[in-house]
Amino acid sequence: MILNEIPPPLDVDPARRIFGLETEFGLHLDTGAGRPVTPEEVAGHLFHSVVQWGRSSNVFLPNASRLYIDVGAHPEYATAECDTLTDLIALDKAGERIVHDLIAGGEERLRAAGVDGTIHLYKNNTDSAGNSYGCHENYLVRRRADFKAFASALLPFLVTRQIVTGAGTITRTPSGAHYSFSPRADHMWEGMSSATTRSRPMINTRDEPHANAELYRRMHVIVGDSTMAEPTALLKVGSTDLILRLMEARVPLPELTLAREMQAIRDVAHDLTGRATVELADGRRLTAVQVQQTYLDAVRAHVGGLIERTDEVDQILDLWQRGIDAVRTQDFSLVATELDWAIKHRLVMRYRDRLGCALDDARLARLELAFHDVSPQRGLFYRLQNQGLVRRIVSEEAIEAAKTRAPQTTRARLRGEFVEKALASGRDFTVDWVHLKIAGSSGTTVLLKDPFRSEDARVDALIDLLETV
Ligand SMILES: Nc1ncnc2c1ncn2[C@@H]1O[C@H](COP(=O)(O)OP(=O)(O)OP(=O)(O)O)[C@@H](O)[C@H]1O
Ligand SMILES: [Mg+2]
Repeated sequence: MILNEIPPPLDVDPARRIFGLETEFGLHLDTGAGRPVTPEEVAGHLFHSVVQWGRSSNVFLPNASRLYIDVGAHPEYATAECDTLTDLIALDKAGERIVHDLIAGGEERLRAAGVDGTIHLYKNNTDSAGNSYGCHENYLVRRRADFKAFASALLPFLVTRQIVTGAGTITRTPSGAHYSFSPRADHMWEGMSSATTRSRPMINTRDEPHANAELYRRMHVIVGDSTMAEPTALLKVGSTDLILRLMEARVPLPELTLAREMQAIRDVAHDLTGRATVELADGRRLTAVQVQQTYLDAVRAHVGGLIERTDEVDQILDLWQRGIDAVRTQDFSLVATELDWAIKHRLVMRYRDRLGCALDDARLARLELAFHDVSPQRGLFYRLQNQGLVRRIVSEEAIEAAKTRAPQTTRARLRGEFVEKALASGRDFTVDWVHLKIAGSSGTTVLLKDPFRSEDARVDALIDLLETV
């Protein structure tokens, strides 16, 4: 199929990739007696200030990221395009603070509407009613004729990576509760599909690259858990990127096709011992530990060659190995300051022992929820992090700066500058991932098809136009 293969553009290093993370937040209003309030009403009050300056509850921010209310009254924040993992983590963390900063105004509006309450935003994946919402990862890949086969080759990796990058959760069953690796695993229904809400695939194959469609595709991974700890995000996106690099270079990966992906993702999630096996299409049975170790070894074999060795790559490989070892040896302390499932496991088990209760105790459910509270003061995760009990990857300064500053090395820089200047000008404008437009006049739309390009004379001209009346 060589005729269908479109070569990568010459001016882009094949190791360079665009990443984006979308996070849906759980929204909850704590209120005493009073009139009932729908989640939609709470979300409306929360976004009041956004609508004031952005004239919509679906906006692009000066940091070039997108903020909107998704179906089910979930606030969603989608980071702008990043080409480094540290930019991505800082921008993702900035998003938590941006949504958290809306709370005070939202509560005030609610009080004015006769409702006294406290708004909580949770960076988690399930609510008490059993709904699941996601954290989606976006990876730019070079377009290829065999995209479906390419994407499905990633599934054994995605099914098993939860033993290192899962968020961990207390799972309640009719016969009691147990701790499992991933809250999201039980909510997946198929491997791949182009629909998100109806079918809940692990990879969404809708062909919407937000870029030059002749050259690129966007790999839209929707099976991951939302992560709190910065090293967990580094490992989640970093390990997936390394696997994609091998696949894009057509390095043959070990044959690990699963016989039944949906069975496997659940079995892996519910087995903290790491000893349960999954069946492969060729009839073999392997543990998730073995599958992940096979992938890690495959990556290692190319570090220093195809994969340039950097401090960051070393950090990813080291944490990946310790995560696998923690499950294999059952010594969770190996990663208890870095990986979400292990950080939360330690916290939950300590409280269980102190309270002398069973895992299904409602107090532990509240503890788990509080772990995901994005509030830097109230959130239990942040209390641990503030006490130095969680390793950091990015600085406080970088996160604070990312609230208002776009990544400078991708298309995001152009969007960020345009949004900032357009807001200052008071002119009507519209923006999406590939367009910048001054409303109401002709010839004032710029199409940005190359997400790697951070400089563009057309955007400078468009910004100049903002100043002219
Ligand atoms: N060319 C690209 N390659 C990879 N990621 C991209 C590219 N362009 C944009 N992104 C990222 O994709 C994400 C898109 O977020 P958005 O919430 O708009 O998702 P969507 O899948 O397009 O739509 P929706 O969530 O409404 O279904 C952002 O994080 C953004 O940074
Ligand atoms: Mg989205």
